[in-house]
Amino acid sequence: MKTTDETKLRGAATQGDVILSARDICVAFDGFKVLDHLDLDIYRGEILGFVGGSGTGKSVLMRTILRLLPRQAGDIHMLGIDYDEADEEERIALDMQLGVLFQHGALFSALTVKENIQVPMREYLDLPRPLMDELAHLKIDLVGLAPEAANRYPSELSGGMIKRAALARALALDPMLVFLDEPTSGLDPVGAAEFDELIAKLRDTLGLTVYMVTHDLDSLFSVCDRIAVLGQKKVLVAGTLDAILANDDPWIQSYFHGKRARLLPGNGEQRQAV
Ligand SMILES: Nc1ncnc2c1ncn2[C@@H]1O[C@H](COP(=O)(O)OP(=O)(O)OP(=O)(O)O)[C@@H](O)[C@H]1O
Repeated sequence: MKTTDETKLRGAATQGDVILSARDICVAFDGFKVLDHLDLDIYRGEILGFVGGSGTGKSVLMRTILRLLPRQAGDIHMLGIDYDEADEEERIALDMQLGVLFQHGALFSALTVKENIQVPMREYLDLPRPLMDELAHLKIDLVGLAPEAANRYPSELSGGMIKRAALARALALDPMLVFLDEPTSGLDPVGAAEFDELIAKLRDTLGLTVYMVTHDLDSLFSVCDRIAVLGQKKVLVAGTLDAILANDDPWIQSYFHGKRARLLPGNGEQRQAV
């Protein structure tokens, strides 16, 4: 059941294109700075691919935005609301607009797929059991899992099914914004391409905004509207694939113009080489 506040929040989203903005974010562990005065905007309805070298802080930023990690400085506004200034009711309404798919799915192993999907429903909503069952089955269908998957435990699922079940759980409360941490890692190329297609379809049909941390060049070339690159503890550049390809930062050059990247459709270099 959507609360009045949630309806208000959805209204707020239509007033501007920035759904989430992070400014001057600083995060350090034992004095070691991981993020230093980082700025980032996420636009409504986009699929934003987030890349950066290993250990540069992609997961830390995602967890900071989700407020799972404390920050030393900086502001995070969602739908124009400063979370730190929000009252309890607003915080709950904002939290309900965020869905997360963690890197390895992070499903509860003792719960079935259906029960996993119902965890956020139980936490935030007060629904009768038959309705929760119906909603869970809808989500299972939405992510392309067979109805039988509902009563399976995570240990009985393939890697691709785990990702889909975790995505169904991320979508349990019909969020506006979903965070995906390396959603295609561990999937074979066919499974990864199918997952990318699913993300694009959900964005188109549900109007989702997607923030996707990824190392997968295929995903970056095929489904992302914008790409943000993390380096030197900041967002070095954020823009369209063409803008990123034209950037002369050495790491960006080697990442996007390396041997693997040249083989991908959509990369101008490959078209020249053929
Ligand atoms: N809870 C924590 N406590 C201390 N240090 C941490 C913590 N979480 C992350 N770090 C450190 O922050 C840095 C960035 O880590 P993070 O996991 O964000 O990198 P990443 O860019 O996601 O890397 P990868 O692509 O390899 O997953 C690393 O040096 C890591 O050791």
